[in-house]
Amino acid sequence: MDHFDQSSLWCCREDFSADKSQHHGVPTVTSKEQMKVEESISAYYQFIYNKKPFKTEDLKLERSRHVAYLRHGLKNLSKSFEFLDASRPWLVYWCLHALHLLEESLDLDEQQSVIDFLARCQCSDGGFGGGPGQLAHLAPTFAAVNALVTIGTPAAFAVINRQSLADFLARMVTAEGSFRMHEGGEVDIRGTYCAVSVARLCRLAIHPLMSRTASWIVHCQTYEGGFSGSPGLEAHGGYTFCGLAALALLDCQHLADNNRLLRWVASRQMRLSGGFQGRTNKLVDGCYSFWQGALFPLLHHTLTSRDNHADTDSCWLFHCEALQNYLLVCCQHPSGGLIDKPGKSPDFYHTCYTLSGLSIAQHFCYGNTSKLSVVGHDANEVAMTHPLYNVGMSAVHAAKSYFMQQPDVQPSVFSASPSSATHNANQVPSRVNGTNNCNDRMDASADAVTEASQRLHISFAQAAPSVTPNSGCSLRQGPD
Ligand SMILES: CC(C)=CCC/C(C)=C/CC/C(C)=C/COP(=O)(O)OP(=O)(O)O
Ligand SMILES: [Zn+2]
Repeated sequence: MDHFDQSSLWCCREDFSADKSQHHGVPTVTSKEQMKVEESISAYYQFIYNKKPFKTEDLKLERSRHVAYLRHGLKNLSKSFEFLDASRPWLVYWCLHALHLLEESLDLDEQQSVIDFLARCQCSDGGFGGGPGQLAHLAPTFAAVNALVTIGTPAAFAVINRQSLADFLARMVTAEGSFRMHEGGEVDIRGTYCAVSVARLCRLAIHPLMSRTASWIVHCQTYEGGFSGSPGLEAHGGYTFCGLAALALLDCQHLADNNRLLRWVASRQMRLSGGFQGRTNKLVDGCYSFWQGALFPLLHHTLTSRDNHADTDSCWLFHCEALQNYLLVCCQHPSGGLIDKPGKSPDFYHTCYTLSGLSIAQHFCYGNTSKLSVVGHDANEVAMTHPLYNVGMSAVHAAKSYFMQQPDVQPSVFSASPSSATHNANQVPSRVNGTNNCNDRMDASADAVTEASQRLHISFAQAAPSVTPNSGCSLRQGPD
């Protein structure tokens, strides 16, 4: 397979050099930094492509080095990771998901020790803390659930106490529909995404809690088109992913201004490097390959179904080859692990999100069309990630099937229910347990995921809740 084409380089210049003429006027700290980064990236591209003769196979994902780096990380975290002591489920999730993308599995003993560790991070009154004995927090809760789902065995799923998790989410929701990160903690769109994601993945019937959530998220969309951490702040790729993915999971993506968002995110792919920046006038960074890149599958679905035209193109609306070039040429550390940009050290966060972005760029799946576009060596292909959860597509399917067999779970007390004061499970509207609720729509989607994991041929969009323009969306009936 010869997917490499030098003309697909984003810079499209034969000498791959940084273009100083782009930086007009008095240099600022930011423009000087930008120039420096462009120079180092140009040097990397020149080194690779000026090798004579250049062969496509020369562009290699150094799989075994990355696997060794991740395996080592999973077992022994060096002193430099002490500052992440309150984020240990994150470290586990980043390593496990990256290994999954590299198609590397853990043996039974390794799986068991991860399961035991995450079980010790779970709090008796629900949710997971950043380590054993720590306060429950939505971010490590999201990471722990994703890590357990990535392991994907009944023993791993059984660790998640769904009842206490639902109770924890009920305690974190605010009257306006957003979520606090922890008891007495800050409110932002990350917490909201983490809450919606774990609720959907574990099939918790907590929709009444979320009746105002979509409209709160929509208030985070800025004039630029991206989303900010909370209303009135600056649009950023990380927050934009949280906002759009949460809306999609709530079946309410049509409430966003998707056209403005598409314009914003398409403009975040950098002309010379091919990678993404997180926000306007900032530097390229490998981790945005996922945070920005995963927005395209979500937008593809909404925009094409809205316009109701046949989907004839078989690529996402960004330059997937240019992104792969950036990741393969500039983001692989020679001693294993992936990085933000040339000159940086590897870490597990960047290794996870660069590989996740690589997965999005390689796998186009929409409707009945699927296309694999692997830049460089054939063996560079990584597994397909689910762009809503960032867990392997097959793992999402297995989790849905497992949790579908489990009894329905709803919070014991809707303590902060936005629609009324305190009420108990008996007063939950009947649609929660009825046949026409959001989880049922997800069930239908889970069937699509089944096929996906078997054929790797399916649109993730079919795996997501239906997002047709005027489809019945119970969550749309918010207070606004
Ligand atoms: C699910 C979950 C917890 C998601 C997290 C999403 C995420 C990555 C948010 C980013 C937050 C942010 C404003 C970073 C800016 O950092 P910076 O100023 O160092 O970087 P920049 O210059 O690239 O903007
Ligand atoms: Zn980064």
